Amino acid sequence: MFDWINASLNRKIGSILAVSLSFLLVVIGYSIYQVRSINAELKDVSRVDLPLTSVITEVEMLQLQQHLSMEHFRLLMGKGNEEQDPIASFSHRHQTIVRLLDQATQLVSTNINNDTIQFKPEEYQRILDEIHTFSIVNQSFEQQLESLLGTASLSEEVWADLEATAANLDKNIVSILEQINQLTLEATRYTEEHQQSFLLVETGLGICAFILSTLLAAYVIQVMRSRIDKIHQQVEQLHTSLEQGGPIARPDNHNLKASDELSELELDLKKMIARLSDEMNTRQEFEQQLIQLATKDKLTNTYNRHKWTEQIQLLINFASQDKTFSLVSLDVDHFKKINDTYGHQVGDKVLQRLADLLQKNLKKTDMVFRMGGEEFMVLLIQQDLAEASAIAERLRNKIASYQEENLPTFTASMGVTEYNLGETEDSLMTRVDEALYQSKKSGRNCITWLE
Ligand SMILES: Nc1nc2c(ncn2[C@@H]2O[C@H](COP(=O)(O)OP(=O)(O)OP(=O)(O)O)[C@@H](O)[C@H]2O)c(=O)[nH]1
Repeated sequence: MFDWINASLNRKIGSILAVSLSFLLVVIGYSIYQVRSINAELKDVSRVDLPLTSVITEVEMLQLQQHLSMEHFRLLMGKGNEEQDPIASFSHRHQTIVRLLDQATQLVSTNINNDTIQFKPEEYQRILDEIHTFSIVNQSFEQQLESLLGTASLSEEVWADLEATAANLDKNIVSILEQINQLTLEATRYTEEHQQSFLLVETGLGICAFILSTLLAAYVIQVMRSRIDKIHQQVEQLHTSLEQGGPIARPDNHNLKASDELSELELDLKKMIARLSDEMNTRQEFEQQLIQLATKDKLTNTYNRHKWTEQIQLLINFASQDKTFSLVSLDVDHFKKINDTYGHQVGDKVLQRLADLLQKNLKKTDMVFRMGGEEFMVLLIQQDLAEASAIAERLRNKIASYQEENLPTFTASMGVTEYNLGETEDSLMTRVDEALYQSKKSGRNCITWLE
């Protein structure tokens, strides 16, 4: 079953056709068999029952004629016999009855011997036996009649005996006829029922074939649709990712085997998405590196002056009563002395530690910029002057108390101010520079805020 699910489209359609055709062949075979069997049953009726009925009816008619002749003969006996030759006439009818009975016997026994009677052959055998018995009794009756007809006068008793025997024979032939009729009726009814059940089975098989084919076709369509939907979703995802410029998830195509045309298409698509994903990732990494280079300071990993220019302009443009910000301008005290005393490399390390301290002690939304040399600027988003001053004081303390082996302690002076709505970048920068200058003037390692 699983093999079939993964098989190619051609194989799937081929197997559905094979199943439908096999089913059709079974239905045709079954129909042929049933039609032949119904045909044989109908032939039974036409080949045996109808001729037999006609022969026996003829015998019955002759019996009746025989009976009437007897009555006639009896009435006219001794009063001038009008019948030319009663013995010849009786004998002729007798011969005809014998011939007809032989014919009936021949008809039934031939069909029994040829095994051509489909419906209850044992019943026909019984009828054959009865015809045979009737024939023997009739034979002896005819012989008796023939011998008596030569006699001039017959007693009433003899006539009564003869009539009783004749009546008995009549009864027998009527019974045979009834049995044949009964058998014919049963055979016809059986054939009718057979026809009906055949039609019922045919209809059932037809419905089953239809349902089976429909279900199979619906199943294949459903499987195809869901797989096409999956491919469609992947294309949609790819499209969205490309439109948004976001990363493209690398599809997992390890378990996918190209077993049919659709899985081939899916595999190709996944390979293409994987390639695109790799290329996008490389591109994004490259872009990240470019952004890093363009916006970050290599030594301290803080934002550079270029980013500052961009960011301050953005904040000023979008500033409102609710969206204010503050600045902290920071300068390492006597940095030249550190460089001169411990060397340039230690100076660099001091700058790195200072940047780390700032970034670790600020919120993610706050931004640290290296403006050049040992000068830094901190952008405090959504902080007013009081809050910014408190933060600056906290930072100053952290810097002043920082200790590390093989690194001199260092301090920083800071100027703090808040952006006033409507003012230019220049006026803001002048104020924060002024605040820093005052801190330096006040003996360093301190903060000054200006409104
Ligand atoms: N190690 C190192 N030193 C730098 C770097 N950039 C600038 N400097 C040095 O930083 C020093 C700045 O010195 P000054 O402008 O005199 O300031 P200061 O010595 O800190 O004095 P005050 O600011 O008045 O306390 C100079 O000696 C520069 O050479 C750098 O990237 N690395």
